[in-house]
Amino acid sequence: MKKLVLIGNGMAGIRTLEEIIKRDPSMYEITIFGKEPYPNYNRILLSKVLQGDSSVEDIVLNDYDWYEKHGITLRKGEEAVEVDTEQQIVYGNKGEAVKYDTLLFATGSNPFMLPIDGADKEGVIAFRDIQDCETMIESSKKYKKAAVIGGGLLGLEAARGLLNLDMEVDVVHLPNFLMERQLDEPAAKMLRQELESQGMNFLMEKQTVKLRGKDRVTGLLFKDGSSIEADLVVMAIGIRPNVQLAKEAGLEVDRAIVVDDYMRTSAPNVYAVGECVQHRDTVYGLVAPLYEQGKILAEYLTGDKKSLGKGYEGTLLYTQLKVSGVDVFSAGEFVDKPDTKAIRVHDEFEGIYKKVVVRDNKVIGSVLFGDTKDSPRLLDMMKKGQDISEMNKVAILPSEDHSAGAESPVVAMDASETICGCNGVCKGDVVTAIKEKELSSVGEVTAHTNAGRSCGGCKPLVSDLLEHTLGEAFSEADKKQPMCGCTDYSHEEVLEEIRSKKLTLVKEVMNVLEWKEPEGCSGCRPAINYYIGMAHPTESDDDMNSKFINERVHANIQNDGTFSVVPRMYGGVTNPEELRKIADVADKYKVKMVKVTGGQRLDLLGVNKEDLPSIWEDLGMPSGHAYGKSVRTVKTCVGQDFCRFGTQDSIQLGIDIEKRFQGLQTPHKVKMGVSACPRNCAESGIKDIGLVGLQGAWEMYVAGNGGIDLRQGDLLCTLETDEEVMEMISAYMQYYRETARYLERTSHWLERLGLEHVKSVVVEDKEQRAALAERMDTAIAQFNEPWQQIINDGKIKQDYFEANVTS
Ligand SMILES: Cc1cc2nc3c(=O)[nH]c(=O)nc-3n(C[C@H](O)[C@H](O)[C@H](O)COP(=O)(O)OP(=O)(O)OC[C@H]3O[C@@H](n4cnc5c(N)ncnc54)[C@H](O)[C@@H]3O)c2cc1C
Ligand SMILES: NC(=O)c1ccc[n+]([C@@H]2O[C@H](COP(=O)([O-])OP(=O)(O)OC[C@H]3O[C@@H](n4cnc5c(N)ncnc54)[C@H](O)[C@@H]3O)[C@@H](O)[C@H]2O)c1
Ligand code: SF4
Ligand code: FES
Repeated sequence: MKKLVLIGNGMAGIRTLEEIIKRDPSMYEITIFGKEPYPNYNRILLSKVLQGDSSVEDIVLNDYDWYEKHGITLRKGEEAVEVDTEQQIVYGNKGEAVKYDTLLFATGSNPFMLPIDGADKEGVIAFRDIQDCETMIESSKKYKKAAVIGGGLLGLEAARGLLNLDMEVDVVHLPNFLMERQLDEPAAKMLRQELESQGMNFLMEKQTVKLRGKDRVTGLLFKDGSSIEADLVVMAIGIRPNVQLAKEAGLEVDRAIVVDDYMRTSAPNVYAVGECVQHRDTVYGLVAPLYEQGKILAEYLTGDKKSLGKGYEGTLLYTQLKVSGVDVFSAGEFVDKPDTKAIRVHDEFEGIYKKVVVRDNKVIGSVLFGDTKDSPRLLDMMKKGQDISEMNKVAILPSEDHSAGAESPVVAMDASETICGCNGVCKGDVVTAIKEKELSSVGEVTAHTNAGRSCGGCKPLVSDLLEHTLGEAFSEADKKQPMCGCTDYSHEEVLEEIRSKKLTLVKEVMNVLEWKEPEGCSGCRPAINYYIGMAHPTESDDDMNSKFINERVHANIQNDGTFSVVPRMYGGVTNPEELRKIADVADKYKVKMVKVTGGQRLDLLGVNKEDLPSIWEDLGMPSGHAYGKSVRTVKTCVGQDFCRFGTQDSIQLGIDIEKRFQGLQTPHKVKMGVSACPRNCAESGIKDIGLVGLQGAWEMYVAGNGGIDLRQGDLLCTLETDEEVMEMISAYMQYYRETARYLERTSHWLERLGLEHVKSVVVEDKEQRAALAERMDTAIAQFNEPWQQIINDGKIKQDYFEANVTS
């Protein structure tokens, strides 16, 4: 097999690999150098993560299972630092040398940072990756005043996110109106008014000359002598192609890496795609052209080189701003010139502005504000170079029916009109997929056509098109959310089928329910496996191949590809013998760090995958399940034995609870705490289940969460004895196991079902409580200590711990 090396684990590079694999899955043995410590994620949706509409987990485009499935070696967190184009070798910063037959540069861009005094201070960042996003979220917890330099697309999306994080936001812009690269002055004015009404403050025509502060930034000084305070500064003033490595390798580089129409660089067998590329003098900064480049390159690499198809010819760009409540569209040449004429509509009552620029009877550009429904049609006219001399000019911008129930513009669209600009998908493609593959939800359309997989701006149109194509069937189909793109069945329906048809194997479920993807995906396989185990605890086996990587290897993968090991310490209590064993193991395996976790356990970080079974053997302790969708830790306070406020035995109760429920498979992780008085030293108020001692009884709090979605637990009931506590936890947790969707935390589950409903089942109905607790007994009886099992099973050891996959 030929060897392909990709430098850059980002959006353009991975899409190119997807296109290659789609055409010929066995053509290449693939290695990826990815500087960032993550799998490939949707950079575009960082704006949505910052705005609180998505989580980092939600924006992963290709999870680790995808790399494994395609035999791809991901050198995660590793930077390619040298390329020898003669010997065809790429060198990584960790000393690795990888030979290639085909090399692909997809190194993207770097954010441009103003080279001014103070730019290196703490609190001065760009907005380009997950790390930047997390820094902003963290900063907003401590600081209140943010300044964003740059009133372009990125700056405004960052500013909206910071407002959502409760910060005061000043946007500092150099020109006299916003988004001057995409908008004309009237549209920019309307945009500014709208954003001001949302709480943004603008400082226009301001040139920042210095960032003030000692170690951390405290303010900005402008050229005109004025200044503002800020304890977080985000620079969003454009990007520069990341070309240093290509330059050093001797490739022809101008503003970016120069490529021809087949994405070939100046060196043999070396190709480039993405923001690092210059094609016919143009460098792009949006995904649509990058995905087109990837497709062309995949066709070239997998096709017949003697009869080359049409190469890449460039892309007509359009942009939309991802800020809720603001509809903006801009494409092509929108600035008036002596040889252009424009059609304009400006409705100040409705807050709508539309401008279409025409040259030689052809639409060459457009700006729309407040109503962007005409955008697909205008884009189509621009792409086709349609002659409009015969058209009534007013018909180019027809007045819209804004009433509720008005027909969607998708109905009048031609089949060739683009529905999803990011992924180049037209109406005809979507309609064909809906009909031929019997799709019934937006998620399924995305899975089959890519429409909606990037910025997500086209999803309303896709939804309208589904409704229009399916008619009556759509509303029925849309009521339920399919588990994933592999099936039309919802989580609840899959579970119901597993129960009623007594299905006990993942493959069987997929066969019986006629899965559209025979192998399923990383979304449905773990969910089905969980439902089977929960519904038929005594008649089914855990299918390890249907679990996430952490659960397969019983350890947590870290950003450098090593693993962390957390032995179980019941109730957070340990002793000198255990500590000695842990210290010996840490020395023997050169563990990089031993860390006390938030759940009162010891975490051994930086362990190689192949060392895991021997570490567990040397430790001789049970697994702490720190990696699993299962009961994790029970944190305890010192309680009556040592604390002068404690009157109850929180430690013993915590140990008993942890011993009873250890390793229990749950829809998502479950954390618990036991505090012996309301001072709550074990943080019982923010645990999935928290107990607080009060006047000899235990108050039981449920559905607390100390993570991103901070939530205080609700008081479920008060219990007199430890036996009552055990029964109530059993019933409550079993009800969660039976009714929650896979990957639904207790906090979301309780909000969906309602506290009163859950109380009525587990607290008020004695019979139901007893029946749930009994089913919990059966589930608990199936527990096998996983580390011990692996130590005793040579085959598992070989299959899961000696395989040559770094992801
Ligand atoms: C917040 C935000 C919002 C955006 N919104 C939109 C939008 O709405 N619509 C749109 O079309 N576009 C949007 N974009 C732009 C879009 O994300 C980019 O155009 C796209 O990600 C570029 O893809 P790429 O693969 O060229 O680069 P990237 O996605 O940046 O990937 C390059 C990768 O290569 C890695 N790398 C670089 N050098 C090396 C090396 N030597 N060794 C190993 N790895 C290396 C980098 O760490 C990076 O992970 C947005 C960008 C941001 C930051
Ligand atoms: N919705 C989207 O399509 C979207 C969203 C975010 C990012 N992006 C892409 O990400 C990339 C980066 O976005 P961007 O907004 O940083 O780049 P940009 O080049 O589009 O805009 C930068 C803005 O900063 C202003 N500016 C430059 N120097 C300044 C200074 N010293 N002080 C104040 N203002 C200054 C410029 O006038 C310009 O308006 C672009 O390729 C963009 O297309 C796209
Ligand atoms: S929760 Fe109360 S009893 Fe427990 S350690 Fe804290 S103060 Fe002491
Ligand atoms: S237009 Fe961006 S995902 Fe469809």
